[in-house]
Amino acid sequence: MESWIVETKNLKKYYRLGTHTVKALDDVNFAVREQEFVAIIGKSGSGKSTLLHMIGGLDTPTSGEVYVGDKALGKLSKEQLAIFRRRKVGFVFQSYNLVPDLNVYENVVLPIELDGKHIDREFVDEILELLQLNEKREALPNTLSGGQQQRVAIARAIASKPSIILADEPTGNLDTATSHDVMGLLKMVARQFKQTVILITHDQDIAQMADRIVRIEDGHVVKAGELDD
Ligand SMILES: Nc1ncnc2c1ncn2[C@@H]1O[C@H](COP(=O)(O)OP(=O)(O)OP(=O)(O)O)[C@@H](O)[C@H]1O
Repeated sequence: MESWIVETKNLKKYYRLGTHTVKALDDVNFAVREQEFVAIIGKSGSGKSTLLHMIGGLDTPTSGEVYVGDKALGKLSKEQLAIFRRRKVGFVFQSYNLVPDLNVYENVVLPIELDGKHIDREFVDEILELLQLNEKREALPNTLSGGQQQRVAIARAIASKPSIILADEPTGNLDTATSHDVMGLLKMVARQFKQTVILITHDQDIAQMADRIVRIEDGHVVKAGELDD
């Protein structure tokens, strides 16, 4: 039997704009295997971010369900959903979202501290080493390059040992060479720590680095790689 870590069932997200309805997601059935690295591609406005937000429990569907591991997200209370987001999911965004007054190490451990959890220093050191940030532990974000800042954001996402990394255009602000470096490192650390990655990109070259490419058009999954049927 397949072991899915993420599965969406008849997922719909509709927005009402006056008399008009925007079908951001329209009956999406999509599944990701444990430890898979999936790229979601599609034009601007096709529904990529909406899908990622649903999977990460950042937004709720109009109808349908998202399953992550053994959890149906729609069945969780607000508090349970907040815990799910903190412990099971690592988010990486295009805009890094680092705290400017905190150095690299402090940024990386901040979510663990906010969660009141013990910091596994050895693990954090290992991540910083793998992401080639060891020499920058004391540096403030504004002294780092874009690629370095995004590696800090990846380190932060991984540090709380989530099972899934959700990345929304993580290389959107980076040049081509840096994008490839960052993607290579993300792939390597995800594999090392047995994490599943779902990544949005508009860049075909970046998408090619994934195990599987899923294409979204107008709220529909039109190509789900080998899972297409
Ligand atoms: N809060 C909202 N209210 C109304 N419409 C929305 C809202 N959020 C998204 N939409 C609409 O839903 C559709 C899908 O948006 P979404 O952000 O998921 O697309 P996307 O593929 O991620 O686009 P991009 O590549 O530009 O980020 C778009 O038509 C968008 O305008």
